[in-house]
Amino acid sequence: MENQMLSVRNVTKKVKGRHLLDSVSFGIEQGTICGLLGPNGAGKTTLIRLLTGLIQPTKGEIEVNGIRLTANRKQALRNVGAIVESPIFFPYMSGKENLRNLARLYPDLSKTEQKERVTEVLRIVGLENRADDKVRTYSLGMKQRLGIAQALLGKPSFLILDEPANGLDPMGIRELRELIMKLNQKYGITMLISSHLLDEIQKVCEQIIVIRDGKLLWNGKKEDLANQHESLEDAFIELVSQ
Ligand SMILES: Nc1ncnc2c1ncn2[C@@H]1O[C@H](COP(=O)(O)OP(=O)(O)OP(=O)(O)O)[C@@H](O)[C@H]1O
Repeated sequence: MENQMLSVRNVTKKVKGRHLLDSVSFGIEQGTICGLLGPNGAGKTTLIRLLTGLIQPTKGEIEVNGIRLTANRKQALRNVGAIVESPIFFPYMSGKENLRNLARLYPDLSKTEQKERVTEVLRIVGLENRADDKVRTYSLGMKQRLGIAQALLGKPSFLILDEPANGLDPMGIRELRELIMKLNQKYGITMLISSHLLDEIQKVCEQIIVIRDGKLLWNGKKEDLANQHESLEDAFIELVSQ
């Protein structure tokens, strides 16, 4: 379909005879926030590593914004920004210095454009006032937002966040949620967010996919999943214990 940001078709990842993912298919429409749920060991990280081009599928096809990831890795990944697990920054450098270092990975941008882009992403994530402070003085929530700022450097149309709320306090979780909504609504960024925090997924995602043992158990609208049960938690538990 034309308005698909992500298309995953019959994707299988087999390692040493074991299926980490088994013929998984789903799509994400442009402008949607999709939650990726599954119990520990379900294959979520494997899926995210495939989508970010870190590993190759054994079988199947992945398209980002209509570009085949296997055939045109570099071009397809231009659309993708990601924070996978906790981003690592140099603690004795400021947020701005860390980002300026990373902005050098975008050689298409001139030095001035790189600096401008760093200022812009710091503003988007709300860190402009702390940009010159050393990262070691940042809270976990601020480090997460700096991670998102890094992921935004390349102006991605598709953002992948792996467990972004892990370890955050309620305030940090709320700030993260507001940032996610802003990126989606104001900047039109499509997102895939993996999380164990069902409450958070419920608050921000329209679409939900659930995997277990490498298989897709559910793909659809959040309402359709939650409506059949008391809560998303009940729906999730029932799905994964079948
Ligand atoms: N390179 C590999 N070789 C063999 N097994 C692997 C490899 N990578 C992952 N696995 C296994 O594949 C399964 C899926 O792992 P994965 O990390 O994708 O799950 P997950 O859904 O991200 O889990 P969690 O919620 O605990 O992070 C696990 O049983 C894991 O041990």
